[in-house]
Amino acid sequence: MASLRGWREGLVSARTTDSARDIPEATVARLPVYLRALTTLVDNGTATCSSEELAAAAGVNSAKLRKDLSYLGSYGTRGVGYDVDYLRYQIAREIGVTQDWPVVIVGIGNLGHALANFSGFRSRGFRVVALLDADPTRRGEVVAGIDVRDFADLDAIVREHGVAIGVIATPATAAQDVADRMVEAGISSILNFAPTVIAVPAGVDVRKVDLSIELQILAYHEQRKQAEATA
Ligand SMILES: NC(=O)c1ccc[n+]([C@@H]2O[C@H](COP(=O)([O-])OP(=O)(O)OC[C@H]3O[C@@H](n4cnc5c(N)ncnc54)[C@H](O)[C@@H]3O)[C@@H](O)[C@H]2O)c1
Repeated sequence: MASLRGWREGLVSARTTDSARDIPEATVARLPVYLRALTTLVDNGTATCSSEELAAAAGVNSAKLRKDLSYLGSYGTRGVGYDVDYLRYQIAREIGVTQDWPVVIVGIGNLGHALANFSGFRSRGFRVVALLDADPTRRGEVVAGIDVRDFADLDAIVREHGVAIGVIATPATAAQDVADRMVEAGISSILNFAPTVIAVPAGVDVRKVDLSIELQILAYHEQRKQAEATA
């Protein structure tokens, strides 16, 4: 959990071949993007790639990519480039996804169903071990092969599976209570989809996902483009 906690402080401690270094948060945020690009290259049977090829696949510029990878002690080989499989392993290890992370999802409505059915979590090392909902009418429903259980079972599930990461997909009005119960149960990292700010004690990390904010940013730029076109 050390690297996840470090996100909160803006820096994480990196394992390097020579000495311990700090990785800037912006670099940490790009590591999963590199990991996804490298996974695609591995799947396509690519053994080595240049920084330019990897940068293009990840959608960043190559100088930034080389700088980012230097924090991991990865410099590639002149004339050959990066060993794709090894670099993927290095990044996965740095992020912490070479190990399996049991995850609980709370709130099994529209979004909770979609998240539970998303196969991309498992393939990236996140195993959904429980689906929890406060609504008794949802009990007994099976989503992606997992029973929907009572939210009251949270403590037992966290203990049983050693869950460190919880996902909130409840209405905003319930999110703070759900977060409090997660923290009490021992969860120390929360992915919050509810459109509200949740308060957590020190040592607990929260990442927020809000697609409507992304759409609003696009709307802002779209509005400017349209204004420029008609000016
Ligand atoms: N972040 C995003 O981009 C994004 C996208 C879509 C929806 N959302 C948000 O995700 C949340 C869920 O959306 P939805 O469409 O699935 O809603 P929904 O109403 O279909 O599902 C919400 C579920 O949460 C359960 N719930 C309510 N209170 C609870 C509690 N205290 N403990 C446990 N379960 C509880 C309900 O019984 C219900 O099953 C909303 O907050 C919505 O705004 C976010």
